[in-house]
Amino acid sequence: MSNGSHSTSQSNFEQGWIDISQPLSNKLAHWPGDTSFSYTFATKEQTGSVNVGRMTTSLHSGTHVDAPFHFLNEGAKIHELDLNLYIGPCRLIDIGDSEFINADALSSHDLNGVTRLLIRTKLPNNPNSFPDSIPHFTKDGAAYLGEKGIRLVGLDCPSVDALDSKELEGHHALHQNGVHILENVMLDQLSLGDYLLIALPLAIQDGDGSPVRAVVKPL
Ligand SMILES: Nc1ccccc1C(=O)C[C@H](N)C(=O)O
Ligand SMILES: [Zn+2]
Ligand SMILES: [Zn+2]
Repeated sequence: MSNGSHSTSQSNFEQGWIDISQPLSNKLAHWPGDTSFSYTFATKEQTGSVNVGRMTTSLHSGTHVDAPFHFLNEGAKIHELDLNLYIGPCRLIDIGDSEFINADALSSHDLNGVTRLLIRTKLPNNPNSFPDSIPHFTKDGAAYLGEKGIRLVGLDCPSVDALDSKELEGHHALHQNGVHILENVMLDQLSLGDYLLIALPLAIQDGDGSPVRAVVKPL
């Protein structure tokens, strides 16, 4: 197959998509105590025909979505979630050095008509090192997003709660307000404003979460 008629020809190719996913490498940081991401493969010499990979991973490795089942036994599982949540227009805002993602930190931003929101916090993109502490959602921050009609929130942190939280108040409050959760997106290089977002979970039957390939394209 000649390249001219295939992948290197850009003429009929949609351009401008930007990857905001953490690379799934064996160096990827993982939640303390959880299963790290590991990819290995059997070689052509071993199989007699092909290189063939395998991976082991927590479903919360790298850039991923949480299903409500992650924090609620009766919550929806990955295969039950509406894919329309994860494809469509979104807005990127930056909440500066705020420790909390609360109504106060959110209220200075125009969220009218926004259904998907990406929030850049002070946490730097560093996919290979797990942070010591992270900004996290308050109940009133979750309620504020619900009131604005936000259905998906994505942020550059491994959780929407404090790292030592057992109650997971932020997860529950977002869920109660109809807001779905996307974690560990890489936002440092992006300009603020409006994008198209695609961050589809894999079709994992009964999954409590799923890694996603998250991409944005400026609108
Ligand atoms: N993997 C874990 C193992 C143990 C305890 C929490 C987690 C989490 O993943 C929590 C985080 N809020 C998450 O949704 O990704
Ligand atoms: Zn998660
Ligand atoms: Zn989570």
